[in-house]
Amino acid sequence: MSTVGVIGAGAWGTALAQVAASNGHDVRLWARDPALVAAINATHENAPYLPGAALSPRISATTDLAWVAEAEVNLMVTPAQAMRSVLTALPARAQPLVVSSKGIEASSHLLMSEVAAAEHPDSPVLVLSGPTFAHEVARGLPTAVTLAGEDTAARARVADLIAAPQFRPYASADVIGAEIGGAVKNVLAIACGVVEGAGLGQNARAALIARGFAEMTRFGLAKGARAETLAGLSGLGDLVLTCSSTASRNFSLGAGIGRGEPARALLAERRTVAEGAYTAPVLREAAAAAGVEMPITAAVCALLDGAPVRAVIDALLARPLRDEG
Ligand SMILES: NC(=O)c1ccc[n+]([C@@H]2O[C@H](COP(=O)([O-])OP(=O)(O)OC[C@H]3O[C@@H](n4cnc5c(N)ncnc54)[C@H](O)[C@@H]3O)[C@@H](O)[C@H]2O)c1
Ligand SMILES: O=P(O)(O)OC[C@H](O)CO
Repeated sequence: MSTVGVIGAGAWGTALAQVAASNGHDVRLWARDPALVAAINATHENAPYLPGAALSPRISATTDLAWVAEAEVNLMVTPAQAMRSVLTALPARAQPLVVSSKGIEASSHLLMSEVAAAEHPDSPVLVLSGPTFAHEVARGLPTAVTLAGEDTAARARVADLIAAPQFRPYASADVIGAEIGGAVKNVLAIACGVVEGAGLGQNARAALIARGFAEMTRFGLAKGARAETLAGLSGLGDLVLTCSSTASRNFSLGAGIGRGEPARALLAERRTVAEGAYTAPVLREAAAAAGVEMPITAAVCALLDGAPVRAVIDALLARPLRDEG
């Protein structure tokens, strides 16, 4: 049995810790908040972020990043905008880093795997992404993910550590594609939430998923992603999940905006991260730089900036007719 490090003790980091612990590994779960660490170790529950999940006693929470860095593999699960600062503080070792967060760094437009490679050039960097509500994974419900990495030995080792009948990693060499799917779907999930909140109906939501997928594909291909990755678990699969359920933080944020609640207030009252709100403006800039049209992303940005819902929807619907392909 091995020691697995998980860096970031929100809902997803905690669920991934449970996956590794259920496979018999000792798990070191890093959080920056000493009170959260003490509570997890005392109660074997992460009540603020993953309430109701009984955690394995093999999971030891800690604030000691150097102790976690000694693990055979480290899963990186902080909010995307905090990823670089945590990676900078993480002692450099050559063990694999598995990026499990979904977002794009605002200051650099870099994907999380690119940030990890820049901060830890000696570590193989992998990406774990897919349709994965943390509370379902923690309950042991069947889940499949993309595990992307160019280092096939590291990828096989990580798969071996986390795979279980109810948690199936599918291998891919397309790191960029796996990341772009996860980052872009969060923005599109906000848009689908708006459709729900504004009462625009199921037809509109299906249209948005399909046109959103076209948008994700245009951007992904321009950045070097493979089409089959975008159509797989980490792209279309995750898009469908998060555009279909109020269990998605991004979808529920959009639903509030669609009901007319101010985005700024909705974000201020949240404890948990809705990555799409931070990804949207970065994605709009990155798409413009790549010469890619992303009208749904631009609409989400406008709504996050406080534009009236009706006006934004009317502007989207008034765009000139065009070929579907
Ligand atoms: N929740 C899910 O179902 C899920 C599934 C797949 C991927 N993800 C992704 O995983 C990442 C983490 O999401 P989550 O759901 O675990 O988040 P969360 O909202 O449940 O918790 C966020 C955690 O990050 C911590 N945090 C906040 N700012 C920090 C900082 N500056 N430095 C270090 N830690 C900080 C918080 O204290 C908290 O423990 C996101 O990118 C998300 O998109 C989430
Ligand atoms: O709750 P969300 O919207 O952050 O989505 C969680 C996961 O990314 C779903 O795969």
